[in-house]
Amino acid sequence: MAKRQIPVIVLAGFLGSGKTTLLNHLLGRSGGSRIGVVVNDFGSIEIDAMSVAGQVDSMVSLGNGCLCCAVDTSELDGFLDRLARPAARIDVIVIEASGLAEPQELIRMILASDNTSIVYGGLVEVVDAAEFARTRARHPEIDRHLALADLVVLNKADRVPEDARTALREELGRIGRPGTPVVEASYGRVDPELLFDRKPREEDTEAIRQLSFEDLVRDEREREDAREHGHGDGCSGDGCAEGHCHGGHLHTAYDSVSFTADEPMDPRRLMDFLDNRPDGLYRIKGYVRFGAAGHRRKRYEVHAVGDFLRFYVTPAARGEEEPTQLVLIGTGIDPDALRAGLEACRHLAAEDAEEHTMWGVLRYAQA
Ligand SMILES: Nc1nc2c(ncn2[C@@H]2O[C@H](COP(=O)(O)OP(=O)(O)OP(=O)(O)O)[C@@H](O)[C@H]2O)c(=O)[nH]1
Repeated sequence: MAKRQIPVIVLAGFLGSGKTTLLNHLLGRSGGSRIGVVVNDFGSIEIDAMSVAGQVDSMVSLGNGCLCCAVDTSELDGFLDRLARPAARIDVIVIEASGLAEPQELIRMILASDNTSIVYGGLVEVVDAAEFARTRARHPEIDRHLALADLVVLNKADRVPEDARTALREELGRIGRPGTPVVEASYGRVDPELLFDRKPREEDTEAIRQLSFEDLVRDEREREDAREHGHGDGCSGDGCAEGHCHGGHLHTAYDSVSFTADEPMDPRRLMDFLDNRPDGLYRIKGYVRFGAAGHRRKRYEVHAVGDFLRFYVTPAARGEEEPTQLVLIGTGIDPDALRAGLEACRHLAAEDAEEHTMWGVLRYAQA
């Protein structure tokens, strides 16, 4: 009997379109299928990897940089090899491309792989229904990505009225290859069967779970320890605007700023910073720690996409105070000024740490 190859699906879409949300949905609805995940973050803090990490123990992260810029493919090949090991019993591999990656580069790399256990499984292009017109005006190359897609997910359907969604679906249908399905979704809730054959859930998932993921993770850590941090030939997140990238890539014009702080952030100053963010600052993601009474052990996950701003509030993992980690991505932005703006939000005055200082944040918060 011919060996069954593991499909490798590329999940692409512009910054903030909802790729991580969709991926988490798939992981939660995978039935008995085992999904191996590769996350390709943009920016030196692996926010996407962290947002998926709680859901999956088979994840490997490409870390700091843009996969599409990697000069050789060995890094991706290495990750795919590990996930495709028979002992891992992975049924499908999903690569979440950074929001600025060129899907055709990723597809080319998968097709060029000499690993016979894997097969290219298609491109899923996630589109933000509320931002599509603006994104396309600024990035006409989105058309090229849509033309490569095997499935287009018109995400954030909840943010757009029905007639506008119908018009968008028609437009996407015209841009894509004839016959490419366009499905609407809110919060990435698509039927996983659209992407892969879902196995029924096995009775004893625990036994399977223990089989090899630990090995994979350990394997990964050992390799991490063994090699220098960073990407070598690829570009680093913060460095993408420094000219390492090939011409014509979506992200050549983009800067990213990474910011970390151990002390809590001042909620009012941070809201002031966010309310006055420059136009070109298209995407902010990460986690914020506040020091106000009653909020210290909460995790504020922040997302800004265009004009949209939201904090998702959950108890901090392990109930501990966690550092603030933010990645800001934009075009025509002044990274130094943004960094200075965030630096000024570090909370130094203890008397400010009263509950009411959080009101501005809570206007955008969702539990
Ligand atoms: N209203 C609404 N918000 C959504 C939907 N899907 C995702 N979001 C929100 O949009 C923001 C970005 O979602 P992500 O899943 O992080 O997007 P992404 O494509 O992974 O982002 P990048 O990693 O920056 O490219 C988050 O605040 C999500 O909660 C949706 O269908 N409707």
